[in-house]
Amino acid sequence: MNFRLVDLSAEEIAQQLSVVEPLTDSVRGLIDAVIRTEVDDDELNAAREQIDAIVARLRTKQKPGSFGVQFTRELSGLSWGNAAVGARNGIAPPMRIVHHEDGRATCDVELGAAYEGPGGLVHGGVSAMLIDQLLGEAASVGNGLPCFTGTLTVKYLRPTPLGPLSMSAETVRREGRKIFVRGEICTADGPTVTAEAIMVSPKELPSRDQIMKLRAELAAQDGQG
Ligand SMILES: CCCCCCCCCCCC(=O)SCCNC(=O)CCNC(=O)[C@H](O)C(C)(C)COP(=O)(O)OP(=O)(O)OC[C@H]1O[C@@H](n2cnc3c(N)ncnc32)[C@H](O)[C@@H]1OP(=O)(O)O
Repeated sequence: MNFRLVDLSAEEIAQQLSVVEPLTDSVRGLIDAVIRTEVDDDELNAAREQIDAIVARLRTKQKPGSFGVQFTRELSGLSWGNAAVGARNGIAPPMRIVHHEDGRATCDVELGAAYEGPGGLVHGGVSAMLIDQLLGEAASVGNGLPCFTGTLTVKYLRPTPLGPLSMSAETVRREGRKIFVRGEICTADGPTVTAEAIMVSPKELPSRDQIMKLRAELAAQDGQG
């Protein structure tokens, strides 16, 4: 797994996000507009030419491969390409605000036309992805290292409407590298989806000691500079 420390301060990250997040919101707006527009074919063709020009402009300088996951020396993970929460990913639902506390994670999200499965309802795979991410965050923060989903069980109690939703996840118990978590997706009328997962902190991840060693090496480089 690609694990990389980056030397960015909280201020530098905030600065980058202040540029990137509005851009990603604009991309989300574009996706929503393409789904819902009723303009004629000539307008659609003209829009496509403009979009192609913007894509070409962005591609003049870009990373090879995916964004990957980088960690700061404070051990914050920057997963800006992540399908569920990536700050640079316009197909990621806007679930940026995740609150963590004592092995719990909560998040509000508003899902629009891009997340539809049955008419007017959230796609079941999207629900599974969102709750998977939140369950992973509940497990990972308590553990101090990212966990992978080992087993995810999702129960769809009733249809989930597009619109505002609240989600929560909590740690139930820990057994070695396994963390048992459960969570739910709710509307104002109560839960629509419940889920349980076994999250596993993979053995090939660097240990906290190894991370601390890398962090000390970065600090030593600063001292020499
Ligand atoms: C702070 C930053 C925030 C960061 C926030 C991050 C949030 C991330 C949320 C999104 C998460 C994802 O989508 S992750 C992507 C989807 N998941 C994956 O691709 C995982 C693919 N599978 C794997 O990489 C691997 O199989 C692992 C990591 C799951 C396990 O491999 P391993 O590390 O070698 O584990 P291993 O030694 O075999 O087993 C250790 C223990 O776990 C159990 N175990 C092993 N596999 C499984 C399994 N699939 N389901 C249940 N339990 C399992 C074993 O029985 C054993 O229990 P015992 O004998 O000790 O009792």
